[in-house]
Amino acid sequence: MRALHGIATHAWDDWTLGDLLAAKVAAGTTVSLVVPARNEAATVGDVVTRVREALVETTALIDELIVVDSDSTDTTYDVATDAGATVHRSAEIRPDLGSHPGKGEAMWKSLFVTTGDLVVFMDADLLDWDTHFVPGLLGPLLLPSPGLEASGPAALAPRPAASTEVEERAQRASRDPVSRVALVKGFYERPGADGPWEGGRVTELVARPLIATSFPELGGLVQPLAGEWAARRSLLEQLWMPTGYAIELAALIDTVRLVGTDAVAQVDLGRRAHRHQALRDLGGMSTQIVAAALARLGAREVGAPAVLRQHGPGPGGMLTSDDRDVVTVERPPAGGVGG
Ligand SMILES: O=c1ccn([C@@H]2O[C@H](COP(=O)(O)OP(=O)(O)O[C@H]3O[C@H](CO)[C@@H](O)[C@H](O)[C@H]3O)[C@@H](O)[C@H]2O)c(=O)[nH]1
Ligand SMILES: O=C(O)[C@H](O)COP(=O)(O)O
Repeated sequence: MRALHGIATHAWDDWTLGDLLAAKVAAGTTVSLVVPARNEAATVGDVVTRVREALVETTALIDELIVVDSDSTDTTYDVATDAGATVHRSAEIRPDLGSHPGKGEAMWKSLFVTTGDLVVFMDADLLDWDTHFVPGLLGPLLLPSPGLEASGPAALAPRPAASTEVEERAQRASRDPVSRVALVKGFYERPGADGPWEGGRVTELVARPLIATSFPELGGLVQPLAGEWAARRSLLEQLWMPTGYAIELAALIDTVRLVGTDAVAQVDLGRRAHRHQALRDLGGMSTQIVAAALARLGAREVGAPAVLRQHGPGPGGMLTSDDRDVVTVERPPAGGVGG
């Protein structure tokens, strides 16, 4: 473990799968994996199948494998079901609470159909990835940071599972306020059109400038918008959740405000590639992220209407303008929602 500008930073192989399993069993911790998916029939089957085989059947690291179908109009629901996930339609979870479009909505709704003490989120559009993402993200939540151990990182070399030492560390991880990391972000090399680290247009052009100007305590996070992250349920149930794409940045800002920077860790997961959205669609994502940041700075009302006006060539080469209504609604902490 090292601190990168104040953020505890690990590599996915700082822990062995055996140690993580032993820690999970020793502390009686349960884990839910949640995959929000909108029109991901092409990739969600692969994501679910590989995770199920490696982390539900071969090793029992994951107790619940859930896909939340976010208003898909393709066969995402059937593909994910056939691959072995428990699939819920976002709009059908707690219908009494209504339904909004968006990834954050699917993630908020997932809290009502999962029970794990730890919740891992993973995108459904992954193209280049591996199942080590999940144990990597769970490491800092299941075991105290190696950097906080008197004996240092060498103590994490492979050893027989369920040793007394692992058991003690697992129990300490779930109690000890010093090592009680509550939210873990993944980071990775993100390929883009121009090279191995050139992906992440919204990250570089929106999230990082917001962090630089207004939330510098998050500056050590390598991929603040990563869709691969994990958190304690006890934290997630206290967070306001934007229904769209701002959920990642909002969760980071609010976690640091609620429990401090020490509660946030990040893990190097290697390399990850995903399906890229069109530039103008990323404008909608960016508007949601800016709106959530402004709300947290007290400069914008949550849910206030936002119209994104974009311009481009229309029929016959004439300039046309296109208005998008961008949803900036946020859901209240799930823990305070009765029923
Ligand atoms: O209305 C939606 C839109 C997307 N998704 C799913 O959310 C995941 C990520 O969506 P995607 O459109 O691929 O987002 P990216 O362009 O990859 O955006 C990145 O940046 C976003 C903003 O922080 C994060 O929310 C994403 O997880 C992160 O991958 C995928 O599984 C989608 O199917 C939904 O469930 N509902
Ligand atoms: O995280 C981001 O910045 C967005 O998902 C865009 O990523 P891309 O530029 O690699 O498509």
